[in-house]
Amino acid sequence: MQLMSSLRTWYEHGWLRAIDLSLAEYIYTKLEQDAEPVAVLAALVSHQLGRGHPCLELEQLRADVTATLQLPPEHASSESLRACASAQQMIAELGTDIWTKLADSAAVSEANSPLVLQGQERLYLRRYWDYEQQIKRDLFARMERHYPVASEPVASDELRETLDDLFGRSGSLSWQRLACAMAVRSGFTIITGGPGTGKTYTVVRLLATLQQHRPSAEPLRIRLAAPTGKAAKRMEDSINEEIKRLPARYTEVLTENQAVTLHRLLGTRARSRAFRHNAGNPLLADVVIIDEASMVDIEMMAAITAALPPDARLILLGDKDQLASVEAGAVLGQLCEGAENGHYAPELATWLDATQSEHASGDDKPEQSAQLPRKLLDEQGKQQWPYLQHTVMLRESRRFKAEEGIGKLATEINQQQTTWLSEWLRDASQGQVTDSKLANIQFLQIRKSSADSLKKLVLAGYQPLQELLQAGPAAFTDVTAWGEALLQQLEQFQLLAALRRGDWGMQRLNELATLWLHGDRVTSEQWFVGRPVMITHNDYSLDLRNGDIGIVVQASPDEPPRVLFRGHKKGSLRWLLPSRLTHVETAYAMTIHKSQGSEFTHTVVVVPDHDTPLLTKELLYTGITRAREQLTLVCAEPKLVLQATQRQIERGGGLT
Ligand SMILES: Nc1ncnc2c1ncn2[C@@H]1O[C@H](COP(=O)(O)OP(=O)(O)OP(=O)(O)O)[C@@H](O)[C@H]1O
Repeated sequence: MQLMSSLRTWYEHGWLRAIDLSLAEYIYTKLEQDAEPVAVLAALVSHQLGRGHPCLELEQLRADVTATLQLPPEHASSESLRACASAQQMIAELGTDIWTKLADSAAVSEANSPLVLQGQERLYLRRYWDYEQQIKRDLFARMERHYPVASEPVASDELRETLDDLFGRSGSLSWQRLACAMAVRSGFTIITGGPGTGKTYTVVRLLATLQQHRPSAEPLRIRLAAPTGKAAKRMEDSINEEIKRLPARYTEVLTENQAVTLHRLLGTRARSRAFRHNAGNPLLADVVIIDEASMVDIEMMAAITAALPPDARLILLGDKDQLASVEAGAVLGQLCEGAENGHYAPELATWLDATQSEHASGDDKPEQSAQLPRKLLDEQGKQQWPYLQHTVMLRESRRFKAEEGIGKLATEINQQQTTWLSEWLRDASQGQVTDSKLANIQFLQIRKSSADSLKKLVLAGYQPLQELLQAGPAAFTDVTAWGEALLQQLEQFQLLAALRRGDWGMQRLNELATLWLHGDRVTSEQWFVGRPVMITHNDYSLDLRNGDIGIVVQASPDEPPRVLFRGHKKGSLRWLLPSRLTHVETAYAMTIHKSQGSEFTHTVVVVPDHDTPLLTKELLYTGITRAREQLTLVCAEPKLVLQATQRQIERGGGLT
């Protein structure tokens, strides 16, 4: 077999991207020895990157070629299956001694070679290897950095008093308080937890603690950021709301803060991947908090860590169980690996225990029940689980009760427990769920995505929006109040599609919703009044971000339609002419990926009618946890929900 020609056939049939083949061609022309097999491996590393993996995991590849590479692709035509060599044939053709040859190849062994081989385990493109090394170096340095307030082996009385003040004196274990105490000790902290577990509540109290115990008279410079504009806005609102609830003496030291996107924090440069802030021009900050950190990819995390001054604290907030970014890497997921089991080193546990409330009797030891459960301690914790010494997983949702509706469904899917799930799917599909605790979750089984019952659901869900549009500004005190009501209504009901394309995908659902709501006089791609839209690329000239949501409105018949968005200042609105917007799509339905960082009162998650490797428990969990009050799961076959629940995303990488 001619390896390079087989690779070209793969590209011609859409099995590889142009960039994967170009890299292989480049390496092929440069190498004098073993050019073909090494070029094939380079193409595969690049192919994996396109699928979100920062490297090619060699053990996995040797164990299961098809599953590792997901080749042939899902929709491969029978013609391409005939024309293309299988992935197994290709790997077999590389020869059994390829791994030794690879280690000696100029493509991996020379300084600045395009590939990096880590042991016999992982093959990287150098750029991604560098990102990983940068992140590890930086986080380890930050984790080792202790601050004046925590320089003593046991917590100071002042710290315990502040925590008592902010969290209340209690004889029982508070994970939130623990997270706060842990974060005081070092320059890097992760606070992870599902929706409503109090990440914001905790981080606000952490900021108050840090301000209270800051080493100098100057207030700490705090920067808040999130991957998307929407997530930044939510973060800003909820942090500032929570600050107002603090006792007055803390609001004196902790004032309101603005949150920005990560791109804005680091400062984008036109036509460049590099940012204005970097190791040579670090951010002016003492504390940087990043929300929705599960969406941060490896390249962005490397840029963040590079741009932080060495003595700044980095605090990541997010739900480790949510989908990772579409770009390569699952940074938060990997750093939090094992967090359920704590793995805290005994000396850390002793310190943390000492920060809990004193015994009510005045004994200066914390109550037994306020101590970290001993089963979460690990003698080897510091060596084997270094990041977990800086990670707290919040375990109790204040928004969803674990045994009720949305919370129950999300937990069962997240923990891949299919017994309860299959019973619920069976009963719900027959309309036989009697448990009132499950009233806020419904299952709608339909054979076709154009089914009448889905149409009824969509018409009812979007009716209040239609009514607001028809009522116009005359029904409100002014046009701004009308605009605000419209934008709030957009958060009330939302269709989320597991896939982008296909009969049950986002695009088709948008076509159907447009047809059902507006008839056939418009199509989902036109600028019709009432069209909800999502920005799909950052537009720096208009200051709009990927993921921003707006709606086409017409305030009066003699004015042209405008697209209404939220402004950056609190309570402000923007009314833009549609012709100024270049990258938008209709947003009656959006993909679950795009919905990350948002919440909707009633969320409808639509699962496709066939199984696909893209259908995973992370995808379902992320979609379901977008629902604030009500969730409808729509699917042709309950068994597809069970299959998705059993499938977990495995992203490689050597961060841990
Ligand atoms: N210990 C607590 N005592 C009282 N109220 C709390 C406590 N922890 C959280 N809350 C409240 O519970 C609600 C959810 O908390 P919060 O918004 O901090 O959660 P979150 O994890 O940040 O949620 P999200 O999923 O939106 O990111 C808020 O109203 C918050 O004030």
